[in-house]
Amino acid sequence: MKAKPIREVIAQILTDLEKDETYLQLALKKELDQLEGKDKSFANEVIYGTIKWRLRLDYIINQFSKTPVKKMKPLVRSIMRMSVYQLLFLDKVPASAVINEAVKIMHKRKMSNLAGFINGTLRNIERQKDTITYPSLSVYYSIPEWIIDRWVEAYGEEKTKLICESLSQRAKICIRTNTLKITKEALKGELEKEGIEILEEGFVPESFYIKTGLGIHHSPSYKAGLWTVQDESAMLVGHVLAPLKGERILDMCSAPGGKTTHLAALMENEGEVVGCDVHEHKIELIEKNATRLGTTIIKGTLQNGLVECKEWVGQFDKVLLDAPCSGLGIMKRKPDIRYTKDDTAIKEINEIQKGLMDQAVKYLKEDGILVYSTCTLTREENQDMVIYAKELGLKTDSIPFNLPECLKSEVHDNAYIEILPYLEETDGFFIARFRK
Ligand SMILES: C[S@@+](CC[C@H](N)C(=O)[O-])C[C@H]1O[C@@H](n2cnc3c(N)ncnc32)[C@H](O)[C@@H]1O
Repeated sequence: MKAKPIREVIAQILTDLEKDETYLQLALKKELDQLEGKDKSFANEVIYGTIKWRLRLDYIINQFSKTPVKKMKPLVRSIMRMSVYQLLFLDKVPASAVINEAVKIMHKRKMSNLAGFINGTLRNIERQKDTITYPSLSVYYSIPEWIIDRWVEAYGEEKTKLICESLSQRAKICIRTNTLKITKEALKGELEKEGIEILEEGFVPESFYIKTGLGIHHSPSYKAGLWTVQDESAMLVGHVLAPLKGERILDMCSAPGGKTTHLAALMENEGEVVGCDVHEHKIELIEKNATRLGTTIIKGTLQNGLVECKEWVGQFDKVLLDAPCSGLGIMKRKPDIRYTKDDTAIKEINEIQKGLMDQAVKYLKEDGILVYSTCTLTREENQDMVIYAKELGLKTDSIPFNLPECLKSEVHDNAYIEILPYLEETDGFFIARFRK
């Protein structure tokens, strides 16, 4: 059987995704895994790009089409969005190819009556795309108005633009050297042998950036557990907790274990890290990661962090609460996150964060250290949680890591840091350190 043209596959995936937005991360991985080579990276680029830029794309289409995007048939809507995305953002794809392929899909899907409409509208957009003006930051950056409003209130318009600009970039791939198995220099040598290009250093000692396409997870060095992919801001969390060899650590929201395995490496695999999660299937992910990275001190444990575990009261030297959050700082990686959250969702998630903090405090020994972190940029989930921790009797504690100059100015109270994504081109993160 002849394979479907790649753009038809993409249009169908986008149409299916619109029916069920929760589908993106898991299902997309499955769909993309069935494609190969160039098709796979093209599909990845167009699907992620079309989702990320949806607000801007819809605005443009509405300027040129008599039928508003909302009223279009789902498949037509997907074809229009993905085609406009290619016209605007993919320099290497000729506009004629984009438009002809869109028209072909219409004929193939027995919608020839709309082929002329698609052809005419796309040609008009192509001709006039450089003269389009945008009515707001929200449309320009394709980030919903409620998020922009919050950021303008918190940071002012200039910083908001920098945040949006940074979150609109492609995510860079940052590697954490697994120091349990290899040094950073030796790892670079291994990666070069595998044809993986090394880019710049990160500010976290074990980090550096690489240039590569999809499929790095199939490389021998990855399988051997010599490294893992982790954003530098996420690595910073481990350094702010600064676990010591032999300590007993609780990671309350551990899956899939990115930070848990980092903690174990910082402890040189001596001591104990209890890595919990509320979802049973995720415990397996923690254990799989721990096994691949060769650490033996992690105990994957099913535990709802909102429910007290009596045996743990007063038992831990340090607790990490890397809380579930609205995730607005990781839009680069998860472009759909901007459409799935709203103010109500933030209120609900904030209640969970407070409930988790209530329990976290109990598990600390006297004088123990708690680190609270999120990958978001909202006051309730970040700065207000510092106030909440203090109400629970915790004291702020200074960050034991030599930060780069541009981040030093973001440290408050000598104890918590808001990492705005443009400062070091990382994800947006919040990290606070407390002492009991
Ligand atoms: C931000 S993610 C953790 C990421 C992880 N620390 C890492 O670095 O790989 C938050 C995690 O909290 C978990 N979670 C959500 N509610 C929870 C609860 N009530 N108790 C424990 N874990 C919970 C989610 O399943 C999710 O895996």
